[in-house]
Amino acid sequence: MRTRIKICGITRAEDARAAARAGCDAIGLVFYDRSPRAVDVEQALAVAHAVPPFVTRVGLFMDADAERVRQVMARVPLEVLQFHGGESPDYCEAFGRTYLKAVPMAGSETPEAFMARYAGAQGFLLDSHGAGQAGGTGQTFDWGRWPTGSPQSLVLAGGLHPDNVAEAVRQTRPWAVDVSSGVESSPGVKDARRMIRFISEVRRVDREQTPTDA
Ligand SMILES: O=C(O)c1ccccc1N[C@@H]1O[C@H](COP(=O)(O)O)[C@@H](O)[C@H]1O
Repeated sequence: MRTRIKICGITRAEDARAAARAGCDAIGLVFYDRSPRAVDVEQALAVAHAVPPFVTRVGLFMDADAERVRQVMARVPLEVLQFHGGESPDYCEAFGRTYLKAVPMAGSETPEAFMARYAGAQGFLLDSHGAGQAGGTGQTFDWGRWPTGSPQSLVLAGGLHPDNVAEAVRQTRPWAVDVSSGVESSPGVKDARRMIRFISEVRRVDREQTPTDA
């Protein structure tokens, strides 16, 4: 299977173009003011318009007012929403858009129990934060807690970088991986060479797992 790759926290059009050239499947725009990767609508429009067709644009929100999400959606072309806070299932579903719910892997609830509450989610992003804490910490969680055999589309996040992503994918076999700080030169500024290395490491593992014709 080809592991999908999302590069999150893009703040500059040139980084979006570099991420797409490197071969990512999706880019993430952070609409959370307290993040060092936060973008306003004008920045987000510049990034969103730099992305070529067939690369998905994901808007990340964390406990935002629903009205703020609607205002952003009205102006910025976003194919997918990502909710990273304590948003309820009803809140997430009210926007009528494909969405990912972040699962706090440092929370007290099992990932399986957490996900069971979000029946309308098209996917889940498992990150290393605790319940009520912000993600994007650059920390990994114990990949041994990965819910194997889950029918859901699961996205592995948290502390991934070019030197650990191959092992992470081997251990968890996720639908997708999501990276932010691990491919940066400074918060909010992506490093093209690190993005290329990250993606080629994922593809290397994909090839290991693809059966060849005898
Ligand atoms: O990126 C952020 O600043 C951020 C802020 C608040 C919530 C989530 C955030 N980012 C998400 O967290 C994952 C993991 O980040 P990292 O690779 O460990 O730096 C990232 O992929 C975003 O989806």
